[in-house]
Amino acid sequence: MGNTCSNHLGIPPAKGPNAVGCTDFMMDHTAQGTFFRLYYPCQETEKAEKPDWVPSREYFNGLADFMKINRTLSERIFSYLFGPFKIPAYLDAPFKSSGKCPVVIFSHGLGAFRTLYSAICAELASQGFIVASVEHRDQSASATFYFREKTESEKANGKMAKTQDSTQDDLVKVWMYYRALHHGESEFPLRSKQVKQRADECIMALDKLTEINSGIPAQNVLRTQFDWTTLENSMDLCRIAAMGHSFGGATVIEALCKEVKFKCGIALDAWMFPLDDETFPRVKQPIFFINSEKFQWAGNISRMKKLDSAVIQRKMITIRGTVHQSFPDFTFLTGNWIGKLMKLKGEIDPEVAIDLSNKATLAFLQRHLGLEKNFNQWDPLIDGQDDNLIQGTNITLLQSSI
Ligand SMILES: CCN(CC)CCN(C[C@]12C[C@](c3ccc(C(F)(F)F)cc3)(C1)C2)C(=O)Cn1c(SCc2ccc(F)cc2)nc(=O)c2c1C=CC2
Repeated sequence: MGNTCSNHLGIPPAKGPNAVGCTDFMMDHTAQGTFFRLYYPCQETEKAEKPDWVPSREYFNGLADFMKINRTLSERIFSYLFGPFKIPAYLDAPFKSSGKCPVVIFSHGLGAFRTLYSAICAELASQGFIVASVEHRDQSASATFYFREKTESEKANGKMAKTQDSTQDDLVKVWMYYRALHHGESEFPLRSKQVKQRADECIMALDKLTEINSGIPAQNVLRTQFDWTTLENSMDLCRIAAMGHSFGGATVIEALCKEVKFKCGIALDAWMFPLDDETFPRVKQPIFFINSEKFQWAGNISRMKKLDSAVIQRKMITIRGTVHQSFPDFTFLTGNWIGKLMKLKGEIDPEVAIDLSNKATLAFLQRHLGLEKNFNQWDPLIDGQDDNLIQGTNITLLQSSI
């Protein structure tokens, strides 16, 4: 689809010195494998094109399920509203090796999927990071897919009609959709199980990148034009962070607890509900909570505060005029009215908000990954020193507990 949307809307281009490439990786083909979109610094190439923001229509169907709205109607609306948007990155562009890149593993929120945080992931890649935005198979994503082996009969009659969905002769694509809470089902057991699976999937993605970095050939199930051997020795595996939005923020904390290779975590509007209380004392790494103004309530904030520590750096800022959806890409893709109506936009200009969040993130990553860049110029943002920032939270726990 050509980019038919008016050019005042769209995902803002990354600001860093590197052009950004992106590609998809899945291995192995089952739902137990790892699946992520990789964003990385790429060579300037005019021939590569930018991929569609939403990779296939099934994601819109899943989004409709998540939003509890009718599929056919909404799929047409979403396709019309959001179909033509492009990601600010070049599909399968050649990797630009410039020393070892620090690594970020990104975890999406409930009802989201791997491509919806491209403004954040592309910005990090433009600043020299390799970012793997995982797509979770815990049924918290709007939709995701994997493959199964063809049965003998399918193989037999497969000889005639080549199904368009099988990337290889003997695999068939299977879609997994968002699993809503069943009526009367208690939420915690489901979310607790999901957050553990999500953390394992982030660790698996890191393990896969580690293999690729050591030159072990990557058997990517998805037939992409990207040459994974160019990533050999490209990653600095002492400089790894976890990052995520909402349910993905809880996933960050669970992942830090399970895997010490994650040197620090950045949680964007973390949803703390899925976490067990005994996880908190077991997390030893620095954590940066970047919160929106509206997604704040006593129970959630008080659980973040359980991670306060005198010896491990734990920081929290609130961005004025932001809402929960100020972090995913949707916030850039509708006009002001629709955006505010659908709670996709807050009062603040979405680009100003994401720029503050990204700069504060880069400063925190420099501090705790020991980077030798100039991101420390944004250190004051970590302590909320900006007109659009509040240090800590904007609610007093007493007031909001009423
Ligand atoms: C009634 C549905 N009910 C489900 C439990 C609540 C639905 N909901 C509020 C929504 C997401 C909303 C949204 C999206 C997308 C459009 C669109 F039109 F732009 F597509 C519009 C309107 C509907 C705002 C949330 O769940 C908020 N939320 C999220 S939203 C992450 C997300 C999902 C889909 C996206 F496309 C982009 C981002 N991630 C979390 O981890 C958590 C929560 C709450 C607690 C934990």
